[in-house]
Amino acid sequence: MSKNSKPIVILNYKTYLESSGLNALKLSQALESAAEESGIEMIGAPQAADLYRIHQETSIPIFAQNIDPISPGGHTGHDLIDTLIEAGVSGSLINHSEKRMKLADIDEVVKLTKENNILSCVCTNNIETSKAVATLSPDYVAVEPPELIGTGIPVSQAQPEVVEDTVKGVKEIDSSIKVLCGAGISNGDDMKAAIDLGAEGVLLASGIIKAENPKDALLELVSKL
Ligand SMILES: O=C(CO)COP(=O)(O)O
Repeated sequence: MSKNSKPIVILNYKTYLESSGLNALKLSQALESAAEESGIEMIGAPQAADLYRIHQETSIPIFAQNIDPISPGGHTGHDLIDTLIEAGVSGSLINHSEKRMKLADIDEVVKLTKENNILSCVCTNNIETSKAVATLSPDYVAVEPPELIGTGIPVSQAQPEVVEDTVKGVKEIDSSIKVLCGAGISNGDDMKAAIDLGAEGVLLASGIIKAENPKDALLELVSKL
């Protein structure tokens, strides 16, 4: 692994009530202590409205869930990179399956992140789109088959070839890109399977957000590495 030898965990808060508003802060505190106790880097990706408070009240790295390909001015309802950075983000998800973008817009946003020195994690739905976005050289490509998202059926066990071939295809194009996988990942066996297939971390949501005790669930997630 090139930039960091330890696997990472990115927790996408999406728009679950359990990870919104005050609950987003509590989840971030759980993420913070699980990261401290395990020594594994854990990044939170809360909704835009929760970023500033989490940045003020915790020390976890935070990513935005989206950046729009815009410059300051008349773009009502959009996510402007400058504001997100001021709110405390050190990176962003881009092109999540629940917030898909055109390839030209992904290109523009990856360039914006580079110009602003923040990290880019481009999400993809399969091996082919993973290779397409690898040509843009983001920091991370996170492959997540949409049909498994939110199902609890882990990509690393149900579709191991997607993880393995994404790693292979992306690295052939740009070996410095880190490949993550996600969809249905919820426990230590799922994460270990992902790492054994060559992934350098996981992107996950419901398995942790809906857990009775998210901190315990995070510690179990990384317990088999
Ligand atoms: O979309 C995902 C993370 O970005 C995966 O969601 P789940 O972990 O809920 O399947």
